Formats: sequence, C-alpha cells, structure tokens
Amino acid sequence: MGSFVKEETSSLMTEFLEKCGGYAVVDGGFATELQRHGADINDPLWSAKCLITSPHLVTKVHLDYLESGANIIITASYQATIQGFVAKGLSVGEAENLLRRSVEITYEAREIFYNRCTKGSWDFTYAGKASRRPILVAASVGSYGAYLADGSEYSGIYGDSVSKETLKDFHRRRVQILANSGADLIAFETIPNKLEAEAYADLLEEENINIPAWFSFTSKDGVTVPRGDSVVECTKVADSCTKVVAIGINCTAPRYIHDVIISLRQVTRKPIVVYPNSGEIYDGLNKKWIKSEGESEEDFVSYVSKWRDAGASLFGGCCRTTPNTIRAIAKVLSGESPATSKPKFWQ
Ligand code: MET
Ligand SMILES: [Zn+2]
Repeated sequence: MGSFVKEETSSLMTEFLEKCGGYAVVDGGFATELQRHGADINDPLWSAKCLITSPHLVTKVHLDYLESGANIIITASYQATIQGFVAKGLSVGEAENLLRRSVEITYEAREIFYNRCTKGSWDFTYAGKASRRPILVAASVGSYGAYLADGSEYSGIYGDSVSKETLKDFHRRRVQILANSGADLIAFETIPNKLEAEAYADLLEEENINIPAWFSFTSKDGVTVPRGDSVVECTKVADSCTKVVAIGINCTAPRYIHDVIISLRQVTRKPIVVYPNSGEIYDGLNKKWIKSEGESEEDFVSYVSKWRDAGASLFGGCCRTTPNTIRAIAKVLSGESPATSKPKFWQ
C-alpha cells in the first residue's frame, strides 16, 4: 500500500472530528432498539435476523438515531456472519449479499435523512454550522463469541483450540466484504480478549483493508476485558495498527468509563470512542438484561462532559440505550461554549 493511502486512512477520523466541531455523536443500542420496536431477535443471528425478516425496521432505527443527532451510524452486521447465515440455510452468495445489504441500508438511511433535511421537513437539530451534518457509516463486526451466541461474547473464553489463525480465518471474508461495501470505516465492537484484537490487526494489515477501523473493547470492571487481559494491553495492540483511527470501550457500564478513558489516554494518542450500555447486566445464557442498582439514564448523560474532559472524542450508547440517550448526548456536546470547551486533537 502506498503512503498516500496510509495518510488518507489515518487522517479520516481527525478530519471528521474537526468537521463535527471536535466531538462526534455515535448512535445508540441497535439490537435492543429493534427489540423495543417489536422485533423478535432471540436467535443466533440476533439483530442480523432483521436484515432478512424486517429490513424496514433496520432503516427506521438508523433514521431514529440520525434524527437524534448521530454523526456515526453503525450497521446491523454485528452478528451477521457468513457462517451464521449459512447455518440458517442460505447460500454463501446470499450471505455475502446480506452483509453488503447491511451497509447499503445504512447509507440509504443517511440519504433519506439528508433529503428530509434539505426539504426542511425535519428540524435539523444539532447540525452545527454545517449545512449537512457530517455522518459516517461504520460497518459493525462483532466477535467470534457473538457468532457462537453461547455467552462467550461476554467471557472472551474460546478455549485452547481457538488460535489467532482460527479467528483470522473466521473473520477474513466478512471483513473483506464490509471493507468493499461502501462503508466509511469498520467498527470492531465489544472485543472480549486480546487475541481477537491481534487477529483483527493482522487482518487489517495482511488483507490490505482500504478503509480505517476502530477497535472497541468491553469490560466488566474498567480494568480488564472479560478474558482477563488488561484494557491497556489491548489498547496497545490497537494503537500499533496503522489502520486503527479510534480506540475505545462499548457495552460496558457507564460508571467504569471515566477511569478507562484515563488509562487509555496513557497509551494512545488516537481519538477515544466510548459508547457504554445502560448499566444493566446481560445474562448471555438466559438472554436477559438484569437491572443494576442506581444507574439511570440521567447519570449516564451527566457523565458525558466528564468523559470529554478526560479525553474522549466520540460518544454514544450501546445496549438498552435509545434515541433519547443519543439526543441528550448531542445536546450536552452542542451546549458547550467554545471558550469553556476546547476540542482536543491528539493525533
Ligand atoms: N452495535 C451493536 C448493537 O448496538 C453492539 C452490540 S454490543 C453486544 O446492537
Ligand atoms: Zn451492547
């Protein structure tokens, strides 16, 4: 790959953040939002099931997040894998088309949103000074554990028989397809162990993936990822990969985010992305969210300016957050006067 392409990749996020005024709004929980609208996603494909059964609902949820102020919308491909679709009886070709479709649906939603804004039928809230709000499409890649749908998504334990090569072979074709689908970046989400981060970093380099990526880890204590590797060690893997343009944490309780940002800031100058869940705890085996004491949506939103001050640049929500959460985040970020809030650029 020529150095020109490399530079383009590394500057994408910095330029985008500048266009957004220093900070960007990521969308909120996707699968749980489909569910809130009545989708039955109790299935090994989880949210990706809707790509087959109810694509109109996928479009609706993307539009709801755009209307709430999101600058980055994440595709419904989190649990969309060729292996998972084939297990449902689809051909490899059909599975690959569904992956492409997940991205098409997202940029179609962006076009619908822009057209509505142009026609003035919607209030263009939080658009800033730009006539068109900067919006990126991030193609979601969930972990191998998410595909297994056996709870290992939240333990990061795949067993000794699963090597880095196994993980690379598992993810390779999906990553290639998503990289050539028209998406602006790949969002590797909810990464539960260091091995999978290494596999992603290798794939990005070895396959000459021509769009940038973010790596977002998950944590149950703010210090380690579920498998037990430290978040800092995982961040170093992401930091040393030239294709990675942001690093962060998602689907983690809001109360841990501040300290994680502080730790990440010690080992990377890349922009930090945070999109915590609602603070409820997911019981992967029973596929249920369990309420946790004393963490409300108000707490979540009140943390946003602290996370910004600690050094994060991209803010959104994960499971069980809703367009309301995102609207509130957008409000916090747009309500800052330039005098009190200087955008931080670390690269
Ligand atoms: N982007 C995915 C979603 O919101 C992340 C899921 S985390 C288990 O559905
Ligand atoms: Zn989540």
